[in-house]
Amino acid sequence: MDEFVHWLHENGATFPKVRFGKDESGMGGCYAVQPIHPNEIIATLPLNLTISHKLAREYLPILAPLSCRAALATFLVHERLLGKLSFYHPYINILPKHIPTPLTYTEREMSWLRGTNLGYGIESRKELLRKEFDEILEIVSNDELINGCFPNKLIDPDDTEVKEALFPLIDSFNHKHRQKITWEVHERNELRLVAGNYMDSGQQIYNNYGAKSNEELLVGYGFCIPNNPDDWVVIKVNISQDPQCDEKLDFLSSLELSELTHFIKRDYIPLKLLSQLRVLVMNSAELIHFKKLQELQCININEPIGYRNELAMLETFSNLLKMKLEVLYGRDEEFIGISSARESEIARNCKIYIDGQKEILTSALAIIHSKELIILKAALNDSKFTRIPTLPFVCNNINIDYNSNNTSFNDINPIILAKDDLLDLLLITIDKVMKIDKKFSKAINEIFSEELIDSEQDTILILYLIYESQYIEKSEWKLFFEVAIKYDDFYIQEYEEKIQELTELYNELQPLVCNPDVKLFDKDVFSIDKLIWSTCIFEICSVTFTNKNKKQHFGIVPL
Ligand SMILES: C[S@@+](CC[C@H](N)C(=O)[O-])C[C@H]1O[C@@H](n2cnc3c(N)ncnc32)[C@H](O)[C@@H]1O
Repeated sequence: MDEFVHWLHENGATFPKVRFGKDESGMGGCYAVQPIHPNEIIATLPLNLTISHKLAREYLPILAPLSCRAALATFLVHERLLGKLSFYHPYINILPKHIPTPLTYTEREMSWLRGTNLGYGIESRKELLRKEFDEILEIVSNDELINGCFPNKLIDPDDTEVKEALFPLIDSFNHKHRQKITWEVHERNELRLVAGNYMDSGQQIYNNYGAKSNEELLVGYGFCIPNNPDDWVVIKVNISQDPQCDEKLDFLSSLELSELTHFIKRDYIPLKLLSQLRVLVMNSAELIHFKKLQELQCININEPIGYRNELAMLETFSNLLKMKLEVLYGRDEEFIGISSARESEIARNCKIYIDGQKEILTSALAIIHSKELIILKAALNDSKFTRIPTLPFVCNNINIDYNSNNTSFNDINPIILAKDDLLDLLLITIDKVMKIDKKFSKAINEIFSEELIDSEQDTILILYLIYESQYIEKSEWKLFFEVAIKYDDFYIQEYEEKIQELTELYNELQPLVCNPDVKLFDKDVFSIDKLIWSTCIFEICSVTFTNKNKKQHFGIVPL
C-alpha cells in the first residue's frame, strides 16, 4: 500500500485527509483522518493516471480490433505481466486478486442463482466473453480484473457509449447508497471527489457508484444491498409463441411500444408494460377493432380498453409474476453445508439479491391483484346497472381510474378469495351454468364424463351459448345475448380454415347433443352456422383464469 500511496503522490494525486484502511470484515476502504466539511475536495486524480480503452489502444495498437472491454482487459494483463517494469505496477499490485462476481462463481455458487434473471444473464454473458477471449486473446483467461470499474464517460464526455475505465485512488472508496458526493472533472485535467456532507475524523469515506439495482451491483462489483431502494426486476415480454406475433409487433411499433424489456420496482409497474400486455392479449376481433381505432387515432392504450381485455391482461401478467416467484421459493436448503468464507459471502449476496427480487415481484403481484378487484367491481357495477354491451364486445367505453383506488395490500390472500367471488358473480362459467340450469346440466352430465367436463370447458360453454340463445328473454344475461345474437358478419372469413375443424366437431357433437334421450337440442337448433356463431362469440368474449385452487377455468365476460 505504501508503494501505491507514494506512486499517487509522485504523480500529482492529492488526498490530504484520507487514510487507506480495512473494516472489521477485512475489506479495504478509505477513512477520514480529519473532519471533512461539505464541498471540501476529498481527493483529486490527474486524468493521465486513469486507464481507459483509448489509452490501452494508444499503447498497444494491436488491440484496435478488440472491443473496449477486451482492449482494456488485455492492456491490464499486459501491464501485470510486465511486473515492476510497468508504470502502473504500484496500482495493479493493490487491486483485489479476486472479486467474487457471478462471472467467477463456481458451479455450486452459480446454482444459487438458478432461475433468476441474473442466472440466465450471466450464462449468456459468459458465453460472449468466452467466445471473444477464445478467439482473440489466448493469454487472457478471465476478465475479473476489470470488474469494479467506473464509466469512461466521466472523463470523456464525448464518449457516449458506456465503456469502463479504471480510476486509481477513486476506486479505493467503497459504495454507500445515496451518499452525497460529487465527481467533478476539473479544467486542470483532474478528477475531483467533492464531499456532500460532513464526515468526522475516523469515519469511512464512501463513494456513490450510482443508483444501481442489486443485479448491477452483483455483476459489476460482487455485492448487494439489503432492501436496496433502487432495485428492480427485469421483465422481458415474450411474444414469439403468439400466432399473431408479427401483426402484434407491427401494431406495437405503431403505438411506439416496441421495447419488450421493462423494469419493475417496489410498488411500481411501468405503464408501458401494461399497455404492451393489453396488445399482447388481444384476440383477433380486438386486434382488428383497435387497429382501426389506431388508424383514426382514437385509442388510448394506457387505459383499460375493454373488460375482457383488461381481465386477460391482468391474469396473464399475474401468471408471469407467479411463475417468476415460484422458482425463487424453497431454496434455503441449497445453502446448507457452506464451509468457506468465500462461499458464505457469496451465499449472503445471492440471498439478498433473491430476497429483493421476491419482494419486488410480490409487490407487483399485489398491485395487479388490487387492479383486478377494481376492474371486477367496475364490471359488476356495470352489469348491475344494465349496461348494454356494444358489438364486438371490445370497446365498452369503460372508465376506470386505477389511481383513485390505489390501495396497497400487504396480505394478498384475502384479495385472491375476493377475486374468486367477484369472478364467480361476473362470468358465465361451467360451474355456474351447471348450477343454475338443471336441464342443461343433466344433458351435459349424460354426454360428457366428469373428466371431460373439466377438459372440454370450452366446448361446453360453446354449447351453452347456443342453448341459452333460445331463451334470451328469461336469461340471466339477457342484455348480453340480445347483442350477441346479432353478431354474424365480421371476421367469419377468418374462420375459413377453421370451418373444416368446426365441421368435424359438429359431426362429432351432433349425434350426442341431438340424441332424443339427452334432449339438449332439437335438430333444427343445433346447426353448423350456430356452432360457428357460438365459437366466434366464445373466442371474442372468453378469458381463462386460475381460481383459488390453482385450477384453470374458462369464463365468458358478458359485457
Ligand atoms: C471500487 S472497489 C472499492 C475498494 C475495495 N473495497 C478495495 O478493497 O479495494 C469496489 C469493491 O469494493 C467492495 N465494496 C464496495 N462497496 C461495498 C459495499 N457497500 N458493500 C460490500 N462491498 C463493497 C466490492 O468488493 C467491490 O467490488
